[in-house]
Amino acid sequence: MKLHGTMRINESGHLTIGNCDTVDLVREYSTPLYVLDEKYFRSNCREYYRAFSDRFNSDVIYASKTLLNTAVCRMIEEEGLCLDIVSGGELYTALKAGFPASRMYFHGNNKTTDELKLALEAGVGRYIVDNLYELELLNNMAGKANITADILLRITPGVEAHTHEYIKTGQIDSKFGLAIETGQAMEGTKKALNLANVRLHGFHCHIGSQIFELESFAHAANIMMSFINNVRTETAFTAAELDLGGGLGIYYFEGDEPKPVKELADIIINEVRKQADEYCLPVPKIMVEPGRSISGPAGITLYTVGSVKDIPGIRKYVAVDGGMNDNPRPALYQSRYEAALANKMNEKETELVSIAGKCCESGDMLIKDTKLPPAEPGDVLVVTSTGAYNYAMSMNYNRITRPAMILVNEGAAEVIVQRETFEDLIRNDLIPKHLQKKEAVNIAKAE
Ligand SMILES: Cc1ncc(COP(=O)(O)O)c(C=O)c1O
Ligand SMILES: N[C@@H](CCCC[NH3+])C(=O)O
Repeated sequence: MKLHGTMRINESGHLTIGNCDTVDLVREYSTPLYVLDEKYFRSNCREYYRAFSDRFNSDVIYASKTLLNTAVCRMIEEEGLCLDIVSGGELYTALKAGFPASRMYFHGNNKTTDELKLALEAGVGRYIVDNLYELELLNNMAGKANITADILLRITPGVEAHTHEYIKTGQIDSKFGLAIETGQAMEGTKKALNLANVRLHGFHCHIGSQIFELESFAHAANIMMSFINNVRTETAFTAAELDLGGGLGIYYFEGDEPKPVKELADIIINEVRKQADEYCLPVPKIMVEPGRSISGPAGITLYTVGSVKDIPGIRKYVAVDGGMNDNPRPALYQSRYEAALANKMNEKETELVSIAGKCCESGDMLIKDTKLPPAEPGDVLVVTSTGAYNYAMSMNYNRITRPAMILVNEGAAEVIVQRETFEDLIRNDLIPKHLQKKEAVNIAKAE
């Protein structure tokens, strides 16, 4: 297992992160437990800031869909990044954390009127308008509120990124955006320029996620600059902003080779400048929307090993007290992860095992094959690179409560998301009058 960020092995042979012994963390906060490495999370933010904002006219916009809670919002704001939000819930979370609405970019392919109302009231900085319906809706709502909404149009550039089918988004047959090839991108642009209550600043595209080939981003930039040129020819409008989305791949497993953020910045800016030169266009302000590459490697999940079942000659299952509830990615995308026994980091990995989750689904296998030292009940299993799209995509299937999240740094640990309780599970349940029991329910008796 690769050690990321501040992860080390201490003299007891335990894994540490943020200078905290993971075995102590488990004793104090129980499992499953999400752990976020503050130093690493912030250094990932800084790497983007240095590669983009320090060098060009650009904004780095953290994609909150990967991992958002109020403490994360505070770190993003302190690091000088903007925020990509895609729902009323993300907007609300960010507002509650005091994140400035003017630095939010509101995405989504079907923003509801309630969500747009909240955003208009809050003064969200940019709306990434996804389709013609939304353009009309936003224009009407902004007009009623006496506001001019600042927008980018989401364009589908037709780039096929090499990644999993479900997480690529730049191709024409996509639920997101207006395609250039179908003429809808130009139609949307002309429409936006004629509406009274929206102000078009430029264009956005996002070609997919977990991408290692930087040429894909250059290709997208190339197509977008050509579109910007065509728009100027047809409408005399010159885009001042170009948002190229997120998507940089991270290390999950052997063979994943993430590219440095600076290389991403260089390839993008070189392409944009080259095209601007060729078309005699001003170089637009560049935005990027990294998510996974900021939060992903900075998170780990700790579990406790329960049953260990050996089917001789076939497979050894090591079951943990979490699974697809806290990390649905292996079940959804066949994603691969690395694991280790955090309390036995110096022991030899002599066994090939499968890590099973505790959900009632045969497909709830966190890792199909991984090498571990002999595992016993009570061992602490760590899975790395779980910072992105884990907590964010967690669920209560089987009425399993969501884990807590702690932030670690320099030997200190703070709870930033409390562990869900059984009471949280029934918080929204209501029993209609005709189903109610006459006598009070005594849980101890019912059990
Ligand atoms: C519009 C948009 N921006 C940014 C992101 C973040 O992507 P990633 O986490 O791959 O950096 C996504 C998710 O894929 C997205 O849909
Ligand atoms: N949820 C996906 C990425 C989705 C990208 C959203 N645009 C993942 O876990 O890899």
